[in-house]
Amino acid sequence: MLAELTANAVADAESRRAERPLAEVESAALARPAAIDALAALRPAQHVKVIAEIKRSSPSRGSLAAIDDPAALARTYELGGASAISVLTEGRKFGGSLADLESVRQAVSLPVLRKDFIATPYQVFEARAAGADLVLLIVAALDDDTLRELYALITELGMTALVETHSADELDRAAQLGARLIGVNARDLTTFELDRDLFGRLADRFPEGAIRVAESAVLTAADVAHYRAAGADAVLVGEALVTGDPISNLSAFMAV
Ligand SMILES: O=C(O)c1ccccc1NCC(=O)[C@H](O)[C@H](O)COP(=O)(O)O
Repeated sequence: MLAELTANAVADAESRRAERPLAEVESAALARPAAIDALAALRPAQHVKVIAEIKRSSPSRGSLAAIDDPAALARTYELGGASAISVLTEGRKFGGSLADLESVRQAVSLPVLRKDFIATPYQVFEARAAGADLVLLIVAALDDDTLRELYALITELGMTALVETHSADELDRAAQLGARLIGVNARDLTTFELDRDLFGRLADRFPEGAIRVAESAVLTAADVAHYRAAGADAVLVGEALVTGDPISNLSAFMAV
């Protein structure tokens, strides 16, 4: 499934590239004002930081929420105390787009993550051109050379990579990159099974000083407490926020 999602995302980017060549997207990326410092926004604090996601649908859960106005939802997340906004820009399975990211960028002053299946420099330039401050890199989807190349480009463009892992081996690869923001995703991207204990099993393996993000499977404050007790500095939450009351959920999550 991950290979298919990534191949589709790359194919869709190639279609966009036929309309908007690399040189044009690169100039638009370089012309943007400086990216917001996501590492500062997500710095470990007394309370757990929340990266709040704009998520309409997903392969594992189908349709979740209509979200006609992603900018309005992002403003609600900001009001509720989120530290960053994640925008799923994949169109086929998640119903997202770069237009969503652009509208969210204009609506909030928080750092904005492009959450997608990124495997080419073109997609990274697109992210910056649309106003992203963070870009997701899924270690399992990338060989070492591509991972290094994309990580370096994200950094050169002044953005922060959220490097997503699912195993000790992938965490070691993230550490070798020098990644400062590392996630462990509880969702197996092939079987979609959720394992809230995976983060805890890998917590000792994070490199010193990296910000530790627990991704997926937060439905209640107890789930946040579980991740917090295992050492998470931040949680990335989609479903619970788009299907429930975002303000009261954010407040409950940050009270942990
Ligand atoms: O959510 C899915 O079904 C999914 C399937 C395959 C690849 C990625 C997928 N989701 C992306 C995410 O990582 C989550 O949207 C994010 O961590 C939030 O998860 P949740 O709070 O459980 O909605």
